[in-house]
Parts: sequence; structure tokens; C-alpha cells
Amino acid sequence: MNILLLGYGKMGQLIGEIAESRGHNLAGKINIDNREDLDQLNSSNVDVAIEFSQPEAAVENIKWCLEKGIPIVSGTTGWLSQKPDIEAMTKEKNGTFFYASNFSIGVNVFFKVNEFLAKLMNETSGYKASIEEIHHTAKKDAPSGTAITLAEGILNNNSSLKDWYLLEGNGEKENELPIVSKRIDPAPGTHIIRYQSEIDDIEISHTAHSRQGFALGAILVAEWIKDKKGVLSMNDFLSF
Ligand SMILES: NC(=O)C1=CN([C@@H]2O[C@H](COP(=O)(O)OP(=O)(O)OC[C@H]3O[C@@H](n4cnc5c(N)ncnc54)[C@H](OP(=O)(O)O)[C@@H]3O)[C@@H](O)[C@H]2O)C=CC1
Ligand SMILES: O=C(O)C1=N[C@H](C(=O)O)C[C@H](O)C1
Repeated sequence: MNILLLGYGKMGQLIGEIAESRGHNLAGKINIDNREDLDQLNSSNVDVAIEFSQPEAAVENIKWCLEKGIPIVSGTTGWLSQKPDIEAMTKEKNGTFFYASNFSIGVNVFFKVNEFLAKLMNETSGYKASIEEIHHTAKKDAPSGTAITLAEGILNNNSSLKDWYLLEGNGEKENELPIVSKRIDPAPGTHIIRYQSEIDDIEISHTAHSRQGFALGAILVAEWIKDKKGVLSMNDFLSF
């Protein structure tokens, strides 16, 4: 396949390496300083675009793909308030848009375990839920997209928590789920769910040892999505 990389930073470069090792051709490696290269690209020379850029750039990149009729796989986090507009545009253009806050298969198993545990804890009183995420210091957004997905998994299965919030300092909120974001190098991505009571604590965690799982997951999705249409997610891609 001809793969266009929108964003050629830590993730874009690793995705490029793995894609080439799987026999794909890189149609372009776009960063902020070579966007004029996009003028030469369209659906006749790009099969699929993979977008890992930054929160301020994601929407423009995704819209460019939808306008050109190029299927787009996006992993950029921190722009999701505009996702409804992108979903509407995907339908209007009969395009292909895939978003995941985390492409690692292990994290997607962890999402399911989190939902199951949240259901059990909804039946159990006396525990206080919280999320902690730890990432490298170059990360631009907080909380992480993965922490937000985990929070949604808890809120959808819990009748007493109304919303999540980013906990900074001592500002705890009643009946809301706190997320603590820590920035420590070189952490590629750690997420911890805690239920704490006076009697005992329950904790589940996922720790990425590198960016390999995120990058390989995005390529597997790009290979799968080529001939599909609509707004798609990891729940469509994975069979569990
Ligand atoms: N969903 C998932 O599984 C994962 C998601 N992510 C997310 O992916 C994103 C990228 O992460 P990472 O690679 O670590 O970040 P980096 O900062 O290493 O890379 C981002 C790249 O995007 C480029 N960029 C900035 N503006 C534009 C633009 N307008 N068009 C094209 N490229 C642009 C930057 O270029 P320049 O350097 O020139 O500014 C930079 O090279 C983040 O939002 C992160 O949270 C990360 C890992 C996994
Ligand atoms: O910025 C990162 O590095 C990561 N971002 C994603 C997120 O915000 O959840 C996924 C992964 O944790 C790495």
C-alpha cells in the first residue's frame, strides 16, 4: 500500500519503519515545515493516511484527507471536542475515518478489563475510584487520550460518578472521577486504575515498554481499513 504519514515525529518515524518492513511504500512524510508536499498527493497515489501529529494540527489533517477521498487513521490526542464535526464530514463525504486513543492491542484488552471491573465495583460500596497516567515530558495534552477512554469506561458503568476531572493540587470533587497526570521521562505510557477503601485497595495497570505496540496497531488498522467506509473504531477492528 502507499501510506501517507501526517506527522513525522516519534510515532510517525516508527510507523514509517515498521510499514516499510511490512512491504509498504511511504507516499509522504509530512511535518509542519513541508506541508506543500501535500499538493502532489491525492487518492490516486495514496491508499491510506496515518495521522500522528499534534492537537492543533489533527483536524486540518483529517479534513484534508476527507476532502481528497483518502481513508484516514488518526491517533492524535487532545482534539476530541471537534470529533463530532469530523464524524459529520465523514458521513457527508462518504469517507473513511478511524480514531483510537490507543492502538496497542494490550491497552484495548485493558479497556475491556476496566469496564468489567467498573461494573463489579458499581455493585460494591465503600471504594473511591481514581485514574493515574504517566507519560514522557514532551507530551502536549493532559490527561492522556487513553485516560479519557478509561474514564468513559468507568462512567458508563457507574451510577454515582457524574464526570471525570483533571486533579491538580488538592481540589478533589464530590461524585466525580479524578485523573492525575504525571510527566516523567522516558515513560511511553502507563495507566493505573485504583479503587481504594479503608479496608483494602484494588489496582489494575497497563505499562507500555516502548511505542512499538501503538505503531504496529496503527499499521494493522491501516491495512484493514483500506476498502471500508464510515466512522470506525477499535471495537470494529477487534473481535472481542
Ligand atoms: N493513539 C495512540 O495509540 C497514540 C497516540 N499518540 C499521540 O500521537 C500524537 C503524536 O505523538 P508523537 O509522535 O509522540 O509526537 P511528536 O511531537 O514526536 O510528533 C508530532 C509531529 O507532528 C508534526 N506536526 C506538527 N504540526 C503539524 C502539521 N500541521 N501537519 C503535519 N505534522 C505536524 C510535528 O512536526 P514539527 O516537529 O515540525 O513541529 C512532529 O514531528 C500525540 O497527540 C500523541 O498523544 C502517541 C502515541 C500513541
Ligand atoms: O503522547 C503519547 O506518547 C501517548 N499518547 C496517547 C494518549 O494520549 O493516550 C497514547 C499513549 O499513551 C502514548
